[in-house]
Amino acid sequence: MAATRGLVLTHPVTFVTGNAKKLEEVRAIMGQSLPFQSLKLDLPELQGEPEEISKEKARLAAIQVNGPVLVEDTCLCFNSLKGLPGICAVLVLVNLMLQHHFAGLNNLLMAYEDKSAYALCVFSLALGPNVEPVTFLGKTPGKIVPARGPNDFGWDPIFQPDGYDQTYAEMPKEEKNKISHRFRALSMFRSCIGLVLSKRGLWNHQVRSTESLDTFRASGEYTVAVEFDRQE
Ligand SMILES: O=c1nc[nH]c2c1ncn2[C@H]1C[C@H](O)[C@@H](COP(=O)(O)OP(=O)(O)OP(=O)(O)O)O1
Ligand SMILES: [Mg+2]
Repeated sequence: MAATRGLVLTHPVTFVTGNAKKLEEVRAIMGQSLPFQSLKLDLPELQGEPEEISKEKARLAAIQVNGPVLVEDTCLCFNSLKGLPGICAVLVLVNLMLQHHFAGLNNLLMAYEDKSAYALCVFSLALGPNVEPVTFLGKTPGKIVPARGPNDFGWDPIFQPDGYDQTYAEMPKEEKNKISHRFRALSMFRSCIGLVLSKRGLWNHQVRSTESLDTFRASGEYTVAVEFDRQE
């Protein structure tokens, strides 16, 4: 049986989000490998590059929670708009035209030959207040199409990932969760977290077998990040 390695914390990680759909997907993707609780906090809307925004969000959340936090930000980025003056680097914030403004978005993009886009997901983990957060990105390339499929999660109906005939919204959940930006960011998280933390001297790992994991949790400790390879 493979050894399970984990970062041992005395408090469970709090995933700070106000978005129930996100939470549902993160739970489905992470399964038992990252026990966490969730909490909605009022955090300021920050400006800047995605990674910086995410780190700052994690810092603020860790202060409020006074413990380890995980935060996530997602955006849909349009390649055709990248170079436009006044539009800050990577992002046209879909937040602005979200949910019921797909027609407007399609109209905006009509002016452009290039309908290619990518979904970007950024996670940051802060182990506590005053601990520099670590960040992981996941990206799924695709294109913007007229809306198809159920309209229950953001821009899922208008994003069709490369290599698929269906939009995110049309796909079964399990399918989306195998290829999504969120899945990819969480895979990075799972496979790299130990290495990143050990490089920063934040690693207090213990090695346990998967069998003992439940006992381990029952003892009031919590692991982050199991099942990664740690390079010595
Ligand atoms: O996989 C996704 N598929 C489709 N739409 C998505 C996805 N993931 C986020 N979204 C939407 C929801 C939100 O309206 C917007 C910005 O997301 P974002 O700011 O990260 O989320 P949020 O403010 O709702 O929750 P949070 O409290 O975690 O910041 O993009
Ligand atoms: Mg947000």
